[in-house]
Amino acid sequence: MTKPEEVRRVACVGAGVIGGGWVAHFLARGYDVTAWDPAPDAEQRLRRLVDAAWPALTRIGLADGASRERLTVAATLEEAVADAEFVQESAPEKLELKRDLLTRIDAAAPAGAVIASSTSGYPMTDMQTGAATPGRLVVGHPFNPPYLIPLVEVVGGERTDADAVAWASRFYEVAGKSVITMKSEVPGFIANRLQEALWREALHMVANGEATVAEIDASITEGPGLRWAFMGPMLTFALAGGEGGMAHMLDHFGPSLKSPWTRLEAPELDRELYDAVVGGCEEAAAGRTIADLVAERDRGVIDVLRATGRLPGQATAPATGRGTE
Ligand SMILES: NC(=O)C1=CN([C@@H]2O[C@H](COP(=O)(O)OP(=O)(O)OC[C@H]3O[C@@H](n4cnc5c(N)ncnc54)[C@H](O)[C@@H]3O)[C@@H](O)[C@H]2O)C=CC1
Ligand SMILES: C[N+](C)(C)CC(=O)CC(=O)[O-]
Repeated sequence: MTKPEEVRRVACVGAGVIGGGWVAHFLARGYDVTAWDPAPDAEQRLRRLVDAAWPALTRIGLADGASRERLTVAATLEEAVADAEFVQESAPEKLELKRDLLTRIDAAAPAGAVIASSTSGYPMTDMQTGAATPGRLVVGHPFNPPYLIPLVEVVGGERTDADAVAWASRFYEVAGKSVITMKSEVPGFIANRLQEALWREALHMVANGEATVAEIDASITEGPGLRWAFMGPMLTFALAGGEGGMAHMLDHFGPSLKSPWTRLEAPELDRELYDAVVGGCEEAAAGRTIADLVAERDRGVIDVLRATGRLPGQATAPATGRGTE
């Protein structure tokens, strides 16, 4: 097995929003990247995505030797992974598809190469059932866009070797990511469970006419979102207790836990709710295209990373409480 620090060749299987984002990230960090995606227009889409991300990546600093010319698009899955030292799978979120694909990747990739899935929520235990060597399969859950958002959640399944989890965590760190290595599998991992709670509540509020799409977005961007860019919800709430910290916060607001402040069951995603959410987002975009919004988001993420000292090469920011070990 290649040491994480010595990896040069990465394969990306599935090259949509996330697979393409991973390709841009690995190219910017100086790796040779081979991608494969079965869609007929996949190569054009992928190169467009990488080209759109490149100015942002150049602005924050490319690794020595980084080049878009180090991208190869393979004609088959087997060719893509044939000499990979690490494989990142980012195919659609369908359990059967992932199971079959990971089985095929495992059969074709060099012995010992670690294979990670970008899944947003499936436990690896459920995806590794067909693989001949399931010990090297891990979840490496990124955040959109993977070329700017540092976090990757790493976790193995019941049949994953502990060494593969440790190897993947180290590899992502070397590749410039911020890693949380989870000790146990939980569907949705950590961040998506938290995001999903917010998302379900937001959908209920739209469905019930309690808040508009614009109000929900403003409630975060003008409110708690400003704090969350550098301080998580736990420490943020500790400050709500003043000098008494979290203990006073719990004594003071603990009883609210019994108040009807959340409905965690997902609402029915019927046509009316679907149209309200899609229509609300179109209104909020106010004529800006998805490409405009991607560029705006990328600028915003870079500004926040810079302002909080977390761009590559900047002094390390204060501890963010990363790691669950
Ligand atoms: N979109 C997001 O914000 C995030 C998505 N993810 C996860 O990343 C994975 C990919 O999601 P997206 O990139 O959003 O989807 P997407 O729909 O943008 O891209 C999926 C790509 O997979 C390709 N594909 C279809 N069948 C395939 C197969 N059998 N083998 C390989 N590729 C195949 C499609 O042609 C497409 O280009 C999913 O597991 C998703 O849960 C993870 C983090 C964030
Ligand atoms: C919407 N999503 C569940 C696919 C989001 C993620 O998995 C992570 C992210 O980028 O927020």
